[in-house]
Amino acid sequence: MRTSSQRTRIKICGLTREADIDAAVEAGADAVGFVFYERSPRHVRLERAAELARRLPPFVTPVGLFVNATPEQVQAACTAIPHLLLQFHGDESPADCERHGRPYLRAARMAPGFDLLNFAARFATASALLLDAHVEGYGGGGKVFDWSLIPPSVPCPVVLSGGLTPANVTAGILQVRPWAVDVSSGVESAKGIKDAVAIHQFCEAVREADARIADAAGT
Ligand SMILES: O=C(O)c1ccccc1N[C@@H]1O[C@H](COP(=O)(O)O)[C@@H](O)[C@H]1O
Repeated sequence: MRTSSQRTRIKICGLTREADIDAAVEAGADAVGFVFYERSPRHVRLERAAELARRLPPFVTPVGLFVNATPEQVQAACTAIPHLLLQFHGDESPADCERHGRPYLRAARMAPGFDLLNFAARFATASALLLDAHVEGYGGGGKVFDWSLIPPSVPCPVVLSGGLTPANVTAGILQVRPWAVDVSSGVESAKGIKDAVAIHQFCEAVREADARIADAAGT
């Protein structure tokens, strides 16, 4: 999935406040996510997300999370936020994900019996598969799934997600060796309100995992 000298990319999702954007950037996040799913407690209006995205420095990617949104809603977000990376977290088909001509992440809801390799073949145009626990309400449930369900050779980059925290992300990276990790609940003081200390601890824990992988490889 990755080489031992690569670093694990970090996405912090569900941001709604300037202070949380700044904390994520300061801690070294590579991407920040805006939840455009109205039923989520982390939902953010498009105008507000566009305002927050304007705070991002170069090389920190804004990501728009959608759950069964209309093509018009996705298109409006692409127009309002330049370079928006799309994350589809609902029941979208490959055609739904591809029609915007933008790079996209496809969430897979991991549960026993789920055929990830078949899913990866269906979504062969995805930039990465984001592996989340199968929870009611499509995601953001803070639930860890059984990482041993991930087959050894997924044919595209993997973003490990689902219930990650500063306390378990090092173990997750050491076991799964993902391209990136994504966290929401695990760095919150309340839903939609991020905790700057927890964001820093999370990023430190990711760097700790990367250092251990590099040490073990003698790089
Ligand atoms: O954050 C939400 O409310 C949400 C709603 C619907 C779909 C996905 C959602 N969040 C994403 O779920 C994963 C795991 O989150 P957590 O760390 O377990 O809370 C992550 O990609 C969130 O961005």
